Amino acid sequence: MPPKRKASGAIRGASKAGRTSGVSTPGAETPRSIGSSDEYSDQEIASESEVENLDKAHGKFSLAGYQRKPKAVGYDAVSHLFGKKDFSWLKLKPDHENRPLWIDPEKGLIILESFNPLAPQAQDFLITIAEPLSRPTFLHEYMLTTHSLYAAVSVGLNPKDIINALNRFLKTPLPDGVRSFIEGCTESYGKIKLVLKNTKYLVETTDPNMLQMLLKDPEISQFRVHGSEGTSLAPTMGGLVIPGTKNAAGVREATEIKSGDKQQGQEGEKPEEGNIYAALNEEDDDDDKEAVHSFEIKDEGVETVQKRCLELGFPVLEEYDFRNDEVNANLEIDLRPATQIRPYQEKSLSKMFGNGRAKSGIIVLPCGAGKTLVGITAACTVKKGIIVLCTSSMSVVQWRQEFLKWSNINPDDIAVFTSDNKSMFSGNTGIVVTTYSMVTQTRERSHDAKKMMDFLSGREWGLMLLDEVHVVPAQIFRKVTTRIKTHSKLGLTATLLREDDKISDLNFLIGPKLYEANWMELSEQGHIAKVQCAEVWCSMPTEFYEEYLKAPGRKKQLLYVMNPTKFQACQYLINYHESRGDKIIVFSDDVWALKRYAEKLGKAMIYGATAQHERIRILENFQHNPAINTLFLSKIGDTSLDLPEATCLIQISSHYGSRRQEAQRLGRILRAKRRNDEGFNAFFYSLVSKDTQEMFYSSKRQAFLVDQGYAFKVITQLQDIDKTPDLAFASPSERRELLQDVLVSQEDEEVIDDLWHQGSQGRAQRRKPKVRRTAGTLNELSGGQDMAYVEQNKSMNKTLKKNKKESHAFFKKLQRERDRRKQQ
Ligand SMILES: Nc1ncnc2c1ncn2[C@@H]1O[C@H](COP(=O)(O)OP(=O)(O)OP(=O)(O)O)[C@@H](O)[C@H]1O
Repeated sequence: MPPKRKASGAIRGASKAGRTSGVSTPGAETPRSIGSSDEYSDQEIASESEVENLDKAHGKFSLAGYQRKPKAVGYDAVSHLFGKKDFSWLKLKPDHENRPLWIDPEKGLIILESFNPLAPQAQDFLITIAEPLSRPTFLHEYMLTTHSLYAAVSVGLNPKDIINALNRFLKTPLPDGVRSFIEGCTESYGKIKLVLKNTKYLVETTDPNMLQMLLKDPEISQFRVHGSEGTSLAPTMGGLVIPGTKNAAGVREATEIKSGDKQQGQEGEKPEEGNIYAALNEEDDDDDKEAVHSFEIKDEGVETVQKRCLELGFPVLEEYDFRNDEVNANLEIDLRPATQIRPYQEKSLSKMFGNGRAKSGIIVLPCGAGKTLVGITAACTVKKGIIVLCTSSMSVVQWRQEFLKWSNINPDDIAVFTSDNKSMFSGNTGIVVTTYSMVTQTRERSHDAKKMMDFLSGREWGLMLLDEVHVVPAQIFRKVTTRIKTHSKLGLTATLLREDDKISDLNFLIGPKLYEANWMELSEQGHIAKVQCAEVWCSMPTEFYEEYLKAPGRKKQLLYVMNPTKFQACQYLINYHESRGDKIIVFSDDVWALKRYAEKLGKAMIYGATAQHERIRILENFQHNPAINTLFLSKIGDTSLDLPEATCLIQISSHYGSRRQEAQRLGRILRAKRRNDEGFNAFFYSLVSKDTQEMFYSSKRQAFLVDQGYAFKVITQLQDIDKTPDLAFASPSERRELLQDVLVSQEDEEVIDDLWHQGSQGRAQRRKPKVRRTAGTLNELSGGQDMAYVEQNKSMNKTLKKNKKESHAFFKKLQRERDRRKQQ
């Protein structure tokens, strides 16, 4: 029986779903304080229509103007605990238990009960209309934003579809404020478009009043090119099938949502797909007849105009009608017939090509989930000139190879532009793969490089693929987008995170987030590996801790990284996982520590100063040589390393509280080849010195992964660690020596590899350590015996070098293949 009272329960303080249980279990069973049931009336409860104040410019609801009536809080024993988050005045629907969604009426925050039978459908819908914030096991959080609603509109949903579907899944009626927000946002989308025609940027609108408003706006008009105003007819649109899929882009998604909606209205009646598709196209056809008014803006004004339009509440739509582009030559490219893109790849692309045109934006997929193939499929859909920007010349080579692997592109039509290679494609259009630094460098260019750059900036490109968008500074994107004229941009990343909060800049520079995959779902489906995460707490010996307390910043850091207990934990875990047949990567940001660890444990290492040929040799050994199972890597291994053999990761030092780095590092084992073996798990350990700053950073670092549903176990004791053979720093004298060594290490020694420097391998190779370490350890100074040990162990990299001559037939074959490729 439905409960009688008006406000029977709602979301209370559930903002960190999954980590705290903040959701009340409303309904008749909820215990209530005596006498509370009749203490409030309709007038006393804040009306839903009061929650109307929206801050469209930021895509959020504003609290301003919202006054909760005092008596609404405290009607039962627990309400007061939830303070402003007590939304118990929202009425629950009688069958609320069958519905999976809660909503925060003030912020547009939606919470999904992932255990509800309707959760899969609701989740598909939410991915279409809202941005995922956190998706741990039981409760997922999504946020309605202007950008997410814009993406929903562009796959063919109208405000009515969104409101009806949301109403269907919600446990409470849809608050009026949220309804107005959806209507307000979705109706203003698409009113203004930014279009590139003959290398000129045009602002287009079908509404003459809107045109006047834009022309009169002082911020916009300063970038207007006078005398460029014109009127034309909008082009025709129609169904588009993305290569590697069977469905017209976006149609399936929109259809599912609309059909669900229809089912709600007429129980048992199956929707007819054809009709819905026809309805979508009908709407498109109506569009086609409209006149389009336009004016040109200067190249340097693009970002300001976009920002200003968003402030005015009319986000600019950047769309490329590539199928009607008769100015730019078509590119002969298709996916190879055997290529099948995965459902989540298809979903992400349908967000981009939802209405038959290419929208600019960012697709977020976990590491190893196949972003490259998503980019290639987008290129095969657009079939115009494509420019790919990568972070390193190694990635440039990989992208070219992937294009050749997955598509039928003629090798002559795909050129690379790096410091050592400036090839040009042969036909009148093609693909160019290059690095961000090649395009944006300001230094004097060589004749060839200048010629190539003039070529790149002097023509129109159909699509720009931007790899690893999260690492590139915003000003680099600004330079890229002003130098290279492209109709559409697709950014690819695993972690749309920046600690400097500059991520929203990408909305203007590239476009909104179009799709973000669910990591847990992909690992359940076997597309990425399942990972067990653990934080190992390593206590610090007293003498280390005393020094730690009084040491300055950098030394503090070195002390907690070089904590001998941590070293022993690392040794123990390496032994344990090597004996299980795992391949292990040990990460350290701190190069000083990296070298000491690797040398003492006799393992191979790669860091910024490791020459390219040596890197390749070590990586090959790690992958194929059963004797080399552990590899120490500095920050340069955080991204772009394809090591599907790796199954275990140990982190001994990291970059403060960087959530992005944590996720990127985890990504190194998500591609584990053995991921589909029965019962297989990859392992991710973070070694943390107890009671130091590292503990604070560590929990901050984990926030993103926790939001993706990963649970970190805390290990305080490693079983039988003291029985480890040759356990390092087991005696007090060894620990004392280590401490002295850390204390006398020089402050300005090369410490951390700069990732951006590694962006160009060429530069990284030439870069020398800033200062060579001159001071010895106390041991060395006193002619210490450990020196011989260090020298002997330092040579694991050298051992691999020596072994090169007696290479296994497999490596010889690899080498021959590489040589052959180079000659091509
Ligand atoms: N649809 C598909 N069918 C078969 N294999 C695929 C498909 N999509 C991706 N893969 C494979 O998955 C692996 C990972 O792909 P890719 O290197 O593009 O991942 P990524 O998302 O770019 O990872 P990272 O962020 O770590 O660079 C590759 O070996 C790729 O060939």
